[in-house]
Amino acid sequence: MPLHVRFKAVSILTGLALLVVLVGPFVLDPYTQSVLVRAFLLAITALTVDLLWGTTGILTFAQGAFFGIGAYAAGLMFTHVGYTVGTMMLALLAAIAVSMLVAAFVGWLAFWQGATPLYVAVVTLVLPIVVVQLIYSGGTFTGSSSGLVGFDAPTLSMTGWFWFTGTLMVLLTACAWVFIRSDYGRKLNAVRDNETRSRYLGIPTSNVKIILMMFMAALASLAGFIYACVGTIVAPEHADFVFGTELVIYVALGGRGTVLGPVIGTIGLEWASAYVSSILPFVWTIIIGAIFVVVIVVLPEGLLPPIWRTLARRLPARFVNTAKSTRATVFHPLVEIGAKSSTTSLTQPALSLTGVTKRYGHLQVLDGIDIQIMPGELVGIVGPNGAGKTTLMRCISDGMERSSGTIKVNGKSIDHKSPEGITALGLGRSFQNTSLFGSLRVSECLRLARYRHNKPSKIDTADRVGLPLAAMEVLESTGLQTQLQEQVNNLPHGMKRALELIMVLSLEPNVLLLDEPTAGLTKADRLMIGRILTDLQNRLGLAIVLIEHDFDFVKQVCSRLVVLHRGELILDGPVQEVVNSDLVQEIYSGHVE
Ligand SMILES: Nc1ncnc2c1ncn2[C@@H]1O[C@H](COP(=O)(O)OP(=O)(O)OP(=O)(O)O)[C@@H](O)[C@H]1O
Repeated sequence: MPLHVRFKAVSILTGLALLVVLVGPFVLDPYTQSVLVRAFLLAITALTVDLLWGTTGILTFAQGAFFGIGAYAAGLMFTHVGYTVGTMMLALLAAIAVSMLVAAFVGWLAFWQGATPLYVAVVTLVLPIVVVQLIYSGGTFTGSSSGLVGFDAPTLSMTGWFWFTGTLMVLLTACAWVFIRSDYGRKLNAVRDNETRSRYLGIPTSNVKIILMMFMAALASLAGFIYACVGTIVAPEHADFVFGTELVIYVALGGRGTVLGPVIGTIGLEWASAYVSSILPFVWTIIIGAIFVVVIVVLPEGLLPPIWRTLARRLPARFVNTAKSTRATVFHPLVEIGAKSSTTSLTQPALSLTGVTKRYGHLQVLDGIDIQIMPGELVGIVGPNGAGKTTLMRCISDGMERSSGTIKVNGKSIDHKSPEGITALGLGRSFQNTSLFGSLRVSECLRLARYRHNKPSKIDTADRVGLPLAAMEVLESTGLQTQLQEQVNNLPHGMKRALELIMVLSLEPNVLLLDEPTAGLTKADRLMIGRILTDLQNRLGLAIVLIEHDFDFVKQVCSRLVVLHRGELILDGPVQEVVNSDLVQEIYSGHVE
């Protein structure tokens, strides 16, 4: 299979970087080599912070602690058991296993559903404090505050370590560069940009973050292990939160989410620090702090992105285009599977609500709602502002939302399932306020929407993706087809709403919940959406629930209307009957108590 242009670019850059590592020892003195060996290992650790924070949005101070766990695994084994190849392998395995287990526990604590990013940062800040306290209380076993020194370790000249650590760093950086540009990398960006939408696309975001945290912990631990082997010294500072914070600063200065920025930034700052900190021991820390504050205020993206943009203006266009190139994805129509052609029973309700209530403290927002919706029904939920319509949507799509009552999707109870669990039952939902991934391109959003059907590659992007006919139709008729490379943030409001609808349709749901899908759309677009919805209802037998304030649209597309008022279901029947009822007229004119 021919290599994609991106792989060619990364191969050339990796080859050049490896050449620099190879010739380094011939032009650098031993002291500089030893400074750079440390810098390479810290750059690997900074890379893990970048993948967690820059790519996935998990601000973590724990990577220093995992580095420390790796370093202490080597120090403890070689001090108390001695060094052989066997003990080294055992210590390395223990370092990686312990780090991954601790990361899984920290992730489990940090990523329970609903946890805020601040809570996550605090949890990761606690880990280094606990690890350092354990080291202090370990007495002669851990060396307490003095650490462990002078143990036997693999013998390699400084030049050997330079080649080994430099090669490892270059290869890991290249892998990370390819990884964050793959479809899996886009999935991590999606979790960073909009976790809620990701979950409603069926992505188990907590698991994704915990697994990433475990692998990043293993890498940081490996770097710490090698660090202890090189210097034959380990100390509490190699695990503390100051070190963890320094790594976050290096990543912020270099340019988070760029991979190269944090690596180059860490090497540069470590190198400068080795020379300047001995001349200006305390002032240097202040200088780093001041640079950090200035960069955060003036260049919030970090140093690499503006430097790259300046360079890009001077470099040949061909080179810049190659570096920026993304493979265009071809979207093609799929044969659709709807309720009419699947095994889903047409005689049992697609969506069934029995006695659903929702309370916020003493405020009763939904009160004993009973609704049965059959396959092929298009039901409008109407009611004045604050009637409880959106709350009802939330209760149907998230098992943790309702206070009591039973909800079944395609005959299966949602119990206390997460949104991703309910998506797997066949439910798709759009939001009142458009919910998308601002930093991604349209084509990337569409590939993500097929997450449940096409598992994302960790090294490449899909070049052909099938979309259901209805999704293709909206894509083509809104003109989004011609804007596949556009960043979502740059799309006009109507296009964003259309994109969200396409993403929900791409899930191939049997039950579709749409919260004001035509808000802000032109009349032509509203007509088109109406036509597509009635088509999905009639041709594929989808059960569609629609919240709408636009009565003309409701009359045009719905087969049945449900009226909510102050959390109670007060009318449920054919559209004309409900629209013409005196009660509805009175509710909307505000004359009903
Ligand atoms: N998180 C919350 N905490 C407390 N009260 C809430 C919360 N969310 C909604 N409510 C209240 O629940 C009631 C129903 O709100 P909801 O958003 O479901 O109404 P709605 O019918 O969708 O209104 P609109 O048409 O304006 O969107 C309102 O009184 C609202 O203030």
